[in-house]
Amino acid sequence: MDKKNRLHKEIMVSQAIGKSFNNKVILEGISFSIYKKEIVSLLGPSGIGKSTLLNILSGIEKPTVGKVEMFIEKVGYVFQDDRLLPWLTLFENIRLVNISGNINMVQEILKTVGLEAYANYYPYQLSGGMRQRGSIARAMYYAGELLFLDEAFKSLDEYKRIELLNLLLTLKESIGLSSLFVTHDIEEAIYVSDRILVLNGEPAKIIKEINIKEKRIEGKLSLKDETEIRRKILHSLYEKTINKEE
Ligand SMILES: Nc1ncnc2c1ncn2[C@@H]1O[C@H](COP(=O)(O)OP(=O)(O)OP(=O)(O)O)[C@@H](O)[C@H]1O
Repeated sequence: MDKKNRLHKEIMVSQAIGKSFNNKVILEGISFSIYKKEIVSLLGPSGIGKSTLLNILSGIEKPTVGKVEMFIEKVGYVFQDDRLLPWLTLFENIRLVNISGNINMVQEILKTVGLEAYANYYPYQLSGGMRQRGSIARAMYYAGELLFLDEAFKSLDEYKRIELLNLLLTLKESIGLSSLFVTHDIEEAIYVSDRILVLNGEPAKIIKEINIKEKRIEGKLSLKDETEIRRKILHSLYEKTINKEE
């Protein structure tokens, strides 16, 4: 497919990415695409290389081999902690990442994440969930088409996590936002994803791709499909001979 045609579909392509630290290969042959208006989860055990991969895809780190093709200008990054600057208001925190951007958009984005009434609040005046919504708003103001989220809701309670997962689903539908969602929580991945990529092995590879979108009816999975998806994930994560495909 030529570049022009791809522009309308893929917004990012990872081409055979590999990464070594101190001559030890951590990641090998990581190839996948992200399309407009989809949520992809990257699921894998702790320490496997998920954050390293996200850093490579976002340009923070360089791959040892392979390349990243980005068909959009910028990517927003939501970290585990909100990283809002305590001496700035929510509005100022968001404005800071894109000084030349349209200032009216800040208020618009705050409205999108349900924080329009809190623009002049300082981070300490907001709850953990609100601060994390603020950091999603900041990432969106920086780059409105694709967000990378690195275990971004890990420190929140179950209720707030679901609220934020629902926010990602709403933003996908309302503005076509795509997300690459790094997690080691199977339930979280099943709940929010159109596709799940399971990363495992030494070096880590994508050992399973599960397409969930086509199985959802009106956004919901049948119990049978959900059980089958969970089984496939567990199988990929715990199977000893990980190269053996089902
Ligand atoms: N700059 C670095 N130098 C050397 N080794 C590194 C560096 N960054 C990461 N590593 C190693 O690469 C491996 C993958 O780390 P990474 O943080 O990407 O894993 P992860 O899957 O995101 O883990 P977690 O789920 O615990 O956040 C680890 O063994 C880590 O020690």
